[in-house]
Amino acid sequence: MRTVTEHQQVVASLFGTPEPVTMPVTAALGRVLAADVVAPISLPGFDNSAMDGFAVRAADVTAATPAQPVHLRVDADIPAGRVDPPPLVPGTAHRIMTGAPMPAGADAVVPVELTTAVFSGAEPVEGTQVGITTAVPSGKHIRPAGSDIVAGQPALPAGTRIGAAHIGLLCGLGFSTVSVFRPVRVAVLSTGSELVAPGIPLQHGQIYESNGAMLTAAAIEAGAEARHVHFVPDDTAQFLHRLDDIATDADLILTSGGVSAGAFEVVKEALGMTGGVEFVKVAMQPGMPQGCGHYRSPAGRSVPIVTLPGNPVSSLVSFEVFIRDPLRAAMGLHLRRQRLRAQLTTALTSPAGKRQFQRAVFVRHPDGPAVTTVGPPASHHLSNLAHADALVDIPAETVSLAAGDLVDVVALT
Ligand SMILES: Nc1nc2c(c(=O)[nH]1)N[C@H]1C(S)=C(S)[C@@H](COP(=O)(O)OP(=O)(O)OC[C@H]3O[C@@H](n4cnc5c(N)ncnc54)[C@H](O)[C@@H]3O)O[C@H]1N2
Ligand code: MOO
Repeated sequence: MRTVTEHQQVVASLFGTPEPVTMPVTAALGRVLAADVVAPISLPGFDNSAMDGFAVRAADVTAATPAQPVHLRVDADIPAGRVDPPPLVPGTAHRIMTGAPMPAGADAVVPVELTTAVFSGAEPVEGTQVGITTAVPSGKHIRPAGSDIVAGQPALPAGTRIGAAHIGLLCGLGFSTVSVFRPVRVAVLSTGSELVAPGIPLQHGQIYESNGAMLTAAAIEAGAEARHVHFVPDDTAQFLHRLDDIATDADLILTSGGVSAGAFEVVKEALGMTGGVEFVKVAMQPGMPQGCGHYRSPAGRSVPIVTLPGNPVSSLVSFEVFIRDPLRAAMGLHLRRQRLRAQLTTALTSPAGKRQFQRAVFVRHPDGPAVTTVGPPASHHLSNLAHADALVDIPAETVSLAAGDLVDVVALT
């Protein structure tokens, strides 16, 4: 039997290196920057007002007090977006709004609350008088050009995973497109003659197809662009036909089911005939029967394929153990699940010679991180899987553990 580490290496070798691609900034959420981004313009791009009020020369209003306001003639109105603010003549004021460009000659803004003015609407203000009731120092309430970032400065380093604020900055700098690592297109295909799509009544002996949607969600959650393909029954012709279709545009194919030792192992049979895929037993529980390699499409594309076992827990745990990290690395995403040492709250046993990944939940404990296992190590217990937020990683040589023992844990959240 192959060890988990050996099979991890084989699966990882199926993935290529991250490929840069240009995409709209608005579509780049979650992607990783492929190159450093340098600011093409400064932000702010021009000196502008931080307040709704009046642009003045600070020297003109040094004597202003609430009891004795300094009265200035208002010469112009500068709303945000005005591109031709007229210069300020000494001894006058311009009405100005937040974000509007400062007029030449003005060196401060007096907020409307510190004046006798009340802003009510669109009536013209040019030629009216405003009383300034508080002195302001030079520079007050001005947002200088380049105070956020200066043109030519580094804005974001390559490797940044793009979040909402990064999209804000890129748009603010005027980028409509950005160079990021291309999302890997994953296609997920389940097999099994017992499968029925959720929403359709079941007959005795049938089950709802859950692995396809679950693995698709896992791939999307890992950062890929995944599509859930409608399952096929245990029929090699139908399976290969669907694979040919998928292989036209997928970068990675994941299948579930049909890889163990039964009489109708469609995946193993079909891919055994085409070659390029090896089927092995990995010394782990769950997830012992595994397959991986390349599928050669009729159009000549060679598409990496990983064939996961059909038991739902085996399927998702196999994704976690073998696929998640190399899939993410192929998109420049290197942050892995957090691994930590935690105390077991209950005793457990583990099969000799198999590395076990036991579902568990984190619990509060006065001595630090602690985990309680959820249900027995049964590969069909979807509900226990859904309640788990951790996997206890038990070495192959460990056969029993006592309450209070420290174990390696992978945090799933
Ligand atoms: N004689 C042996 N039998 C089995 C072995 C073995 O070594 N010798 N291995 C067992 C282990 S371990 C696993 S894991 C399973 C893997 O089986 P397959 O990958 O061939 O999967 P299937 O037989 O098709 O299905 C197994 C199980 O999972 C259910 N299933 C399958 N697909 C889905 C799906 N898309 N959604 C929900 N559930 C699914 C299926 O109904 C079966 O109950 O083999 C053991 N047997
Ligand atoms: O090794 Mo299988 O994946 O448990 O049930």
